[in-house]
Amino acid sequence: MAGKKIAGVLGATGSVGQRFILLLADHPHFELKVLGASSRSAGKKYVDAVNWKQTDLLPESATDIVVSECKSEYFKECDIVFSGLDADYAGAIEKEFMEAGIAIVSNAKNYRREQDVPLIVPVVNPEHLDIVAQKLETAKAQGKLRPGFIICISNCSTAGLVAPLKPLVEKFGPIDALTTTTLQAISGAGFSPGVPGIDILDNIIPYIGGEEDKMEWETKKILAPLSEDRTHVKLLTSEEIKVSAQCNRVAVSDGHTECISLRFKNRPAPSVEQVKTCLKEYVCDAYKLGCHSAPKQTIHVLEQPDRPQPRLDRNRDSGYGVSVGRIREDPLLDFKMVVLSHNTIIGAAGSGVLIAEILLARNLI
Ligand SMILES: NC(=O)C1=CN([C@@H]2O[C@H](COP(=O)(O)OP(=O)(O)OC[C@H]3O[C@@H](n4cnc5c(N)ncnc54)[C@H](OP(=O)(O)O)[C@@H]3O)[C@@H](O)[C@H]2O)C=CC1
Ligand SMILES: N[C@@H](CC(=O)OP(=O)(O)O)C(=O)O
Repeated sequence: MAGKKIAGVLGATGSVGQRFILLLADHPHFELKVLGASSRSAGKKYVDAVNWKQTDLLPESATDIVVSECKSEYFKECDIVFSGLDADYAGAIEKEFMEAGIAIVSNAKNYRREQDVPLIVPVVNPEHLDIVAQKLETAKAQGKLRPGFIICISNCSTAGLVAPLKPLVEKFGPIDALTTTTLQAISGAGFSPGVPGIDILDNIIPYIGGEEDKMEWETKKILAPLSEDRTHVKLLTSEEIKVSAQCNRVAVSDGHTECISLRFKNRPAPSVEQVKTCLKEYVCDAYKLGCHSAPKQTIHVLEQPDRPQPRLDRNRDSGYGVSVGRIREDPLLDFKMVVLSHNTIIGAAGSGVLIAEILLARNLI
């Protein structure tokens, strides 16, 4: 492969931004060069601007980078820009970057529902990146300059939910109903201001604004087929799949747990053993493509009766693997299971990096 691709990070000081720094610092294919955050941080060295909260030390390669304002003029040399921006500001900033011809992979929710914006969980629906390939081919055929584009990463809880659903749907046909109850880590709420200790210690908060609607809607886009002309996704309808989510914040640092029950459309439903085998055998396309960060084992099926647990299981396959345990029959629907995924790796920055690796493998950046 030729030299490394130049990467930038927007929102570099936040919960997701810090994870991007860790994942990109020694990456074999990307060189981290430009960092952006608010005007409060701009002009300072990264080490002075950031309130570093990761258990890994701040990588040396990032400490002296001077933080820029989030304007495309400072990111012109970037082949790819990752965004961990606060959603209140991501809309306008990412639009300006895209219009300046920059490729953006965003964690923010702002463009997830746009018809021509792929909403990607890289271990689930990388084929939706065909929308970007189609956009680039069309511009080339029309003799136009290479356009910028936005790719959205899903909501973190949605990523954990759809990971086991994908192989099950591929093997056993559509799932027509599912319920999920989440137990979400505090890092999911960001660092500024973050969840106050007095609210979460010795407590559970049974409300995360907007989260249930995002999970119920995004699942219908991620599991949907592409249009024949590869320009958009043909959303699943509520008749095709009913999704019901209840979201809770718990006193866990990283790792979202979800208790899921589901029903298949086709009868008879598969057996518990068939479900387990299907999940164990699933190999994601990113791994087949040889992507550096792709999990060797996409879904870890755990047999111990008290697993998965966030502290013990969130770092499987470096946080890119999803753990599934307690797979059993459900008296109301067909099956129930407990799923655990690392919310800032496979649920956020890690997915962003893996998407970029797929784009690179497909010559789209
Ligand atoms: N945490 C998670 O697990 C997940 C988060 N997301 C999404 O990712 C995004 C980032 O979330 P998170 O990292 O948790 O949030 P944080 O609050 O931790 O970080 C927000 C970042 O945005 C920057 N910022 C704030 N205001 C501005 C502004 N006016 N102009 C430019 N930059 C600004 C901050 O910079 P400064 O330090 O200078 O204020 C900081 O770098 C959000 O859209 C969130 O919804 C998605 C999936 C999972
Ligand atoms: N709301 C999620 C994180 C998040 O910011 O999600 P989204 O990108 O969909 O807004 C959580 O609290 O764990």
